[in-house]
Amino acid sequence: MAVAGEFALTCNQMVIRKSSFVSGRSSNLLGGPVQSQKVCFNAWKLKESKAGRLRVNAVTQMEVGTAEDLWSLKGLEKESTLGFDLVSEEELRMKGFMGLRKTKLVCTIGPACCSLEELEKLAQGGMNVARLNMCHNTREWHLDVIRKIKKLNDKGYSVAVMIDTQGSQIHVVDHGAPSSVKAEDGTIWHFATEKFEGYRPLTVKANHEGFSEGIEIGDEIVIDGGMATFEVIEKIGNDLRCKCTDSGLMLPRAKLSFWRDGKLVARNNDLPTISSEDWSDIELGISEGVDFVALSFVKNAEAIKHLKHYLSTNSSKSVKVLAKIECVEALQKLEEIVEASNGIMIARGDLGVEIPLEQIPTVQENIIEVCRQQNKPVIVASQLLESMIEYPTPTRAEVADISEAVRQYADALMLSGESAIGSHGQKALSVLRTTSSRMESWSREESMQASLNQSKLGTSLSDQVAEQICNCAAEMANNLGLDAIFVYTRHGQMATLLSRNRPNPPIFAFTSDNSTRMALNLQWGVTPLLVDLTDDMEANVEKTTGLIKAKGLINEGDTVLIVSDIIPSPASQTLFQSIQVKTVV
Ligand SMILES: Nc1ncnc2c1ncn2[C@@H]1O[C@H](COP(=O)(O)OP(=O)(O)OP(=O)(O)O)[C@@H](O)[C@H]1O
Ligand SMILES: CC(=O)C(=O)O
Ligand SMILES: [K+]
Ligand SMILES: [Mg+2]
Repeated sequence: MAVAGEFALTCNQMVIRKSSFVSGRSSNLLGGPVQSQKVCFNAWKLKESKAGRLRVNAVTQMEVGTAEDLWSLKGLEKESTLGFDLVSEEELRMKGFMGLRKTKLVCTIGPACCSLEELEKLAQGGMNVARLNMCHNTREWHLDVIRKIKKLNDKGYSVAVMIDTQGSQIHVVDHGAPSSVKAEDGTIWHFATEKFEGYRPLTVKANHEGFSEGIEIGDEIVIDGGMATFEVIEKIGNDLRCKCTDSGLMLPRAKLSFWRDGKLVARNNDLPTISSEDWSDIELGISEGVDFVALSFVKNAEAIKHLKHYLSTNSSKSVKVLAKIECVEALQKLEEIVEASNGIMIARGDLGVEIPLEQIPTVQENIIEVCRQQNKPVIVASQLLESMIEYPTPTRAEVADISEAVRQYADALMLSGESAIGSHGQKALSVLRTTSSRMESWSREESMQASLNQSKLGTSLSDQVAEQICNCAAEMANNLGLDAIFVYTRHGQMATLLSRNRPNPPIFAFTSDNSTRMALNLQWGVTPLLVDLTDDMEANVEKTTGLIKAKGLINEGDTVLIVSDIIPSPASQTLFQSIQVKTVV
């Protein structure tokens, strides 16, 4: 059964010229049954030139009741605003749909970029997430930075805030100098935990009482994964006397790892994944409304589950928990950690201390693949542009490393020291931007996403339907050369399922939940937009499209694919879990 009708109703800037529908029997995937007594409108005319092969049966219609219902949409639109962040809006205006960058950017905030002006420059440069490493600086300093970022967001930016916990590593707390000290070959150093007063050359204080437990004479202490190396020559109680065997710099919070016969000494040092200091930092994060907590040195899923539970009962807003993969134990339990967390950071800095460096590239590729299969965002972190801490241009190898992470379809790239303490933070951010944009367009040209295998995720029928809809929608959008994908989502699930397919057009995720909007800041290819949504999908589409069109960001003839996971109230007649293709008229 197919019924068609002609209508011309003005809805703000949109003209509904034509309506027609086919029975929902044609495809259960694309929508539920259509009730015969109701008039169903297809609010947009399909553009024949661009989507020539498209027939109305590729489109799910929405029931909107009577013509009067359509008129009422006009009233709705008048009072709405669209939370488009300044940077995406500008990028879209300048470069068009395909010019929107897909790979998200995380910047570590430190003394080099903590003023409001510097933070704003990073936001303008495309920073999607600001990372605060709680290992460094004071709580007051972090608080001040978080508040500055909120201030920028009030101005129209959309920068999510991540706190990164100190975790349970053993590191230097005092080496007797305000900044770095040089360890010379053959010099003797004293590693202790006792507090000492004043400056005593060749003494180092570590943070953990039992740091030397299980360590034997002849073992090696490696500083920051190879900055300097010492050999243990004597044990005095818990203290270690060591000889420098490989000279180098020791930074203020240099990390210690212990090696025997060329292998990392596996140590059960009983340090909790979340220390009491970390809990205080997490409290600060909750009270300041941060968006992400990244847990350092995660060893299994337990700490992740515990923190998620804690946050869900103690935080009024949704805070996402990211697991940092930076030790051997995490690699051994990768699947369960990825499953338990809301996202992953491949913390290559510490990981490179624990596993041979030559294993990092394959481990990275594997972690990214597991994350995509489990539909969790993944950040590639550390040393992406290390040379730019000092120099204004990157090495060729660094550009190749970034390109490889983008080719592997990581969700996000991260700057560490480059932005925190470097002299060229904004330039480094611009290298991330241009390098990722270039690789993204190459991947599109080569249809690289065609080789992605997607595992089945959902167990319930409705989850499986959502997943299949997103897989089909992404394929349709690519095959039809559509301009954009619109997704209407409360918790972001549909947006992430679309993103997982790494489609060519950008994904505009409309949500009325600000936590969802901020969480989607880490998701590949998704531009989150804050807007009031109702259960009436047709009204949502009309309103949001009208608002974007009013800004001049979408034009007549542009084709968009629309999917939704807004579950309407039982009384509502709208269909959900649908795919529509529309042409802006
Ligand atoms: N808030 C800060 N204040 C001062 N210095 C910082 C701050 N954040 C980072 N830095 C500096 O930037 C460098 C790189 O930052 P990053 O966060 O990668 O450090 P890291 O200690 O190696 O990371 P992690 O401890 O998470 O493995 C740090 O070694 C530190 O010197
Ligand atoms: C980011 C981080 O913690 C690391 O690379 O070790
Ligand atoms: K940290
Ligand atoms: Mg680390």
